[in-house]
Amino acid sequence: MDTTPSVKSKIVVVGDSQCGKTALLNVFAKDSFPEGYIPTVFENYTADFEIDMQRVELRLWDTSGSPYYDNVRPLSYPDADAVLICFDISRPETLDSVLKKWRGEIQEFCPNTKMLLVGCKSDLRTELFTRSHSRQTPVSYDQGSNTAKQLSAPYIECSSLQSENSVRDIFHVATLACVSKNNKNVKRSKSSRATKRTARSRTDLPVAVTDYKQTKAKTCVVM
Ligand SMILES: Nc1nc2c(ncn2[C@@H]2O[C@H](COP(=O)(O)OP(=O)(O)OP(=O)(O)O)[C@@H](O)[C@H]2O)c(=O)[nH]1
Repeated sequence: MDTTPSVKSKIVVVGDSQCGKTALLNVFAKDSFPEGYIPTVFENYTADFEIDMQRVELRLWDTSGSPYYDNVRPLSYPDADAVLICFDISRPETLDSVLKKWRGEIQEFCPNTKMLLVGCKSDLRTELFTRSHSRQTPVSYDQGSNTAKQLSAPYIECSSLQSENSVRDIFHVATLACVSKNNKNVKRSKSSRATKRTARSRTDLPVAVTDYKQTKAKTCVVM
């Protein structure tokens, strides 16, 4: 397939420790859900995404959610085109951190970068899980969506464990955010395609994502 020359975009992934950042990136970039939990310090991934015949080379930066690395994490932010702020749907305190910690850090170190709010581990939002594993009520879709509104960011949920499509949707939206910043001429239409390698277009994106697709970003501003 003929494609126009590729553009490069950098996406930084942040969020509380163990909220699911590394699993998200592994499923997207390596097609595999990691066994066990290994704390991240820094890790880089690359992946290709194609939108409107334009190949986008994604450079994906995984960061540590640990406060221990609060002083070194900012090294990841320069030149970021988008930041994914992740939280764990089964742990409401990780959503609290989005406004208490992550919004401020991003506004301090890359104030003109687009943000997306990502609810991870949506498979854990089940009555069965809540009853048997946790006394906490999982974060609802509306709670996530309301926090996203306070960030002026799109809200998307995924389960890296159970749904590769949901993970692909995250990077579909993130890539659109990067492309709209870097190339105002690239527009999505009903017939346009967005792919990760050979992945296909998704027509069942959540409402919040659909709303976002209609947003025309003129500059790299906090959405
Ligand atoms: N049920 C479920 N578990 C998940 C999912 N994603 C990640 N996990 C688990 O959550 C734990 C933490 O996942 P990581 O992806 O390593 O978390 P992280 O945010 O990168 O953590 P830090 O490196 O400490 O910042 C691991 O035990 C994963 O197996 C998911 O979608 N569903």
